[in-house]
Amino acid sequence: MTRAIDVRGLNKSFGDKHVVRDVTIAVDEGRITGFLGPNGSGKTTTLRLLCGLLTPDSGEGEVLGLNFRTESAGIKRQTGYMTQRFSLYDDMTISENLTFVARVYGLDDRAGRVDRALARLGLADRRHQLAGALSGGWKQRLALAAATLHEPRLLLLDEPTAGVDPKARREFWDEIHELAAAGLTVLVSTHYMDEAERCHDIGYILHGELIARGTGRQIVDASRLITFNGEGPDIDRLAHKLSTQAGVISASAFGAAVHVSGLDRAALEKAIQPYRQPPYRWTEVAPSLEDVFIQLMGDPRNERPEDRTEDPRLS
Ligand SMILES: Nc1ncnc2c1ncn2[C@@H]1O[C@H](COP(=O)(O)OP(=O)(O)OP(=O)(O)O)[C@@H](O)[C@H]1O
Repeated sequence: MTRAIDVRGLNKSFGDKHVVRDVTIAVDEGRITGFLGPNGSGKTTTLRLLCGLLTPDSGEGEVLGLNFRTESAGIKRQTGYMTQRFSLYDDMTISENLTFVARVYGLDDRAGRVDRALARLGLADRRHQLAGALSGGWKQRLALAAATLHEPRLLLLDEPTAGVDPKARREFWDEIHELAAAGLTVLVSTHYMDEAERCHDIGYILHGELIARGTGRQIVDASRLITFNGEGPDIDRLAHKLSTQAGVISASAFGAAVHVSGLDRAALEKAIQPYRQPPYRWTEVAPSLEDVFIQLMGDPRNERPEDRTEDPRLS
């Protein structure tokens, strides 16, 4: 399979803030890769560095077969970028917005491109509606149509469905999968776990470092996290009590159940031991991606590098 992205040792600072640290990443063509991580961890900056919108302080490699430092103009021409905020014109119709984008980018066959984009994204019937009158889900579809009008090979989506309802999110993701099936490589940042699960691969970024990479299953397996699911009365209070016990990394209520996770099986079993008898019921379950991300965030080995007293990875 051809690599769409193969970049090593990527670094970026803003003033004295080191926001992307030694990121090395390879992505095969046609894959959907999700970037997850807390607010401010460096997801947007990494996306922008990869497509040449920002200049890295260091790093080397290729994006779409081009040198990502010296040939960024060529990369940008073949990249679609959808920013966090809807950035089209509210007082223009859907088709006027798309025609405008086609004109700004000097695209050929403008009418044909706009028609194809409208048809592909199910926007044809609404082409004369003002963009400002669209619901959040339709606005995101329009933004996606605009970002793909020039038929890019690489698509960067920065939290594309923030605030969009679940049905519209699902349809948006169906479209992303269709684009990927046609060969487009997609990098997407998100905070939604259901979206993470729809990505082929995931990268988890914390304090600018890419600390976990692989399929969802690979990341869960590599975490070695152990999770118990408990059901019974007064779950919220139980979750709170368990969260203070030694060896418990997280204990959270999900409806009528509590999810208790940790890395030390003996400590975890000791914590839940007082609640082992009926009416409580416990089963060991596979950790969710969310359980794993919470563990990664709280792991002292993943502290902000400047806060580390010594490098625990060496011990
Ligand atoms: N142009 C800039 N100048 C200075 N600091 C910046 C700039 N862009 C980003 N930062 C800082 O870099 C850090 C990483 O920001 P970035 O937007 O990449 O994070 P993120 O993971 O995408 O966050 P979010 O999930 O909130 O979108 C933050 O501390 C942010 O304030």
